Amino acid sequence: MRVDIISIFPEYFAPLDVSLMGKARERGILDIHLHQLRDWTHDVHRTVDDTPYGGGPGMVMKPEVWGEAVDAVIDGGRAALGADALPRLIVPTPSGRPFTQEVALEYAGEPWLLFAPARYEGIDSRVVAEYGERLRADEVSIGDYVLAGGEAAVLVMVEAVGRLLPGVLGNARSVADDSFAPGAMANLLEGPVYTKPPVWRGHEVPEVLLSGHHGRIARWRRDEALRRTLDRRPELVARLDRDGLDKHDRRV
Ligand SMILES: Nc1cc(-c2ccc3ccn(Cc4ccccn4)c3c2)[nH]n1
Repeated sequence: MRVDIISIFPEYFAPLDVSLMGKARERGILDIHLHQLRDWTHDVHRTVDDTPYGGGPGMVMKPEVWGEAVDAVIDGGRAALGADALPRLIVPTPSGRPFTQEVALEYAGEPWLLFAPARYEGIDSRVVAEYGERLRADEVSIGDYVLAGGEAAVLVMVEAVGRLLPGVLGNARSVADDSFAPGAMANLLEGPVYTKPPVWRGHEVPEVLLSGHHGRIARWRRDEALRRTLDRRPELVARLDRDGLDKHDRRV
């Protein structure tokens, strides 16, 4: 998968050089290209923002600069992926559609993602309108809180998508077991996890996990996941009622 990121803070993405994403890049599973938005300005101050039409606080990012940057990055990607290739344009914003595991799975199936993290009060809305005419352009929110810009959201999305790519997670870890992944654990939060020692500061590991009885362990884990989900995210259990409770679940 090719990923292009255009930002006035490309250094924000240094974390993508380390750990799982760094290894995925070294192994050629993920091909990330960073671009400095200001490289597409033409004034001495390398200006990327201006005052909002209609007044109001803050500044809005200029459409001309973003348009030149996105056009150039598309041309660059096409040199590698083919003359007709087009990216999925993803613009993080508090007003976007929710970024969920389902959306992450959708993006993981794409050959090319182009992220446009903004600053200030966002990007002139005509930019998404312009590109939405010829490619899939999504305005996406990673949660109901307001960040200072889109870069942190891009880090979150690249990690959530990148870990789904074949070969990124070791064999020991299957994305099928993820919370929110389709299937048996869909819409259930992860339950508690333990490792050695069996007793730590007087806290014991639940006996069932030391029993070696795989059936009982699986049932205990699902019960604990259901208990935690009921306690912390009851609205997810409503979905389970429709899609995923089995005959033993009612006991929790
Ligand atoms: N889930 C999300 C996404 C964001 C996000 C994404 C991009 C930008 C560019 C600027 N801001 C600050 C901003 C935007 C609008 C109103 C007030 N502040 C952003 C915030 N916050 N929370």
